[in-house]
Amino acid sequence: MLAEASPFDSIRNLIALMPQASESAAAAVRARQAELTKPQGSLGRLEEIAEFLAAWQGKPIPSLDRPLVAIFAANHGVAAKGVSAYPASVTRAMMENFSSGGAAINQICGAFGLGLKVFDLALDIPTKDITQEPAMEAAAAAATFAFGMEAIAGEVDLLCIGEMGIGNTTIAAAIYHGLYGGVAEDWVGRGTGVDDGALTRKIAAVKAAVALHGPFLDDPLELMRRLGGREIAAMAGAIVAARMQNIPVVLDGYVACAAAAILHALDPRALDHCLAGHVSAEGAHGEVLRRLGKKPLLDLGMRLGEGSGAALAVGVIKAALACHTDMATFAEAHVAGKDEG
Ligand SMILES: O=C(O)c1ccc[n+]([C@@H]2O[C@H](COP(=O)([O-])O)[C@@H](O)[C@H]2O)c1
Ligand SMILES: Cc1cc2nc[nH]c2cc1C
Repeated sequence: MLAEASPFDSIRNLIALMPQASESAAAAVRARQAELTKPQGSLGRLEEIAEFLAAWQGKPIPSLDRPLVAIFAANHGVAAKGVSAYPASVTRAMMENFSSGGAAINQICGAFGLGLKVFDLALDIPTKDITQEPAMEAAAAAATFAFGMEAIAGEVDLLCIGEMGIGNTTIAAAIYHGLYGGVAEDWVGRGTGVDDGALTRKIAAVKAAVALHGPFLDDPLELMRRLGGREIAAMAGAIVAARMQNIPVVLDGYVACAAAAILHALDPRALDHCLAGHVSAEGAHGEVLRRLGKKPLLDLGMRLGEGSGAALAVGVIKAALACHTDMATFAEAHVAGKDEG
């Protein structure tokens, strides 16, 4: 008998088809690094970044002409449980702030020459309260994943994954608790800066959600539709779409990594084209990155979201590429190489 078709089948098929890194492009970068006017290996992680870009763009001289920050915004039924320091209306108001250039992410994009696109995922219709029922129907979760895949159509050569959504650190904590176990307290932090009362409600909400959905959380995509918000599903789609189109990805903080963690649970190789832009000050993010096998580029005590930590890391990534492409070689600069007397 044929197994019943699921709305998630096409996602699973795509993940099975993910392309791998170009070993020849990476080797070309390593060969050039050895010729550049610096002691071998002295640019540390900058050298790794240049190699990473080449490997995942599939070209020996990578480009950073069209880096993009994509912000996916959504509202959450669980916000009505009093788990954030801010009202849910802030999600839409911040979308307007992004559009008029007044948010932190606008300034960081301006400083580093990044494009910015924001996506409103039905803000007027919050997902269902995960402490009571699944956040989304499976078909809606699959459609939102597909929307996230579409979002990066164009000539993008580096994608920063960001989000905005009041209540979504509760969503992310539930996802981590569902994926990684432990106790709710291991994964819950103060998000936008909740007081002790809201922190207690947040822990209770994460416990209740994972207890309610627990029997169904073995499948990461089922977990995504039960616990996740729309921004989580769309970010997961965008990460996969980038992989299919040879676009390296920079992950933002605690919330963006919840989408990444779902993909990683489906297939640990699914994040090989992703860098961690930073480690968020939201306490559990460091442990999440450890589980994802990612070492963050920056640690600046930030816990903003909206793609800000990823966008800042692009400054470092741009510098890494500039060194790789524009430094003189020992021969060009007439500098004696190692052991050349
Ligand atoms: O991603 C992070 O590291 C992060 C840490 C704390 C807060 N946030 C942002 O704050 C919002 C969610 O916080 P909260 O308290 O409403 O759950 C949402 O818009 C996130 O972008 C994001
Ligand atoms: C003002 C504000 C800006 C944000 N940006 C990302 N999350 C946010 C949450 C709040 C509350």
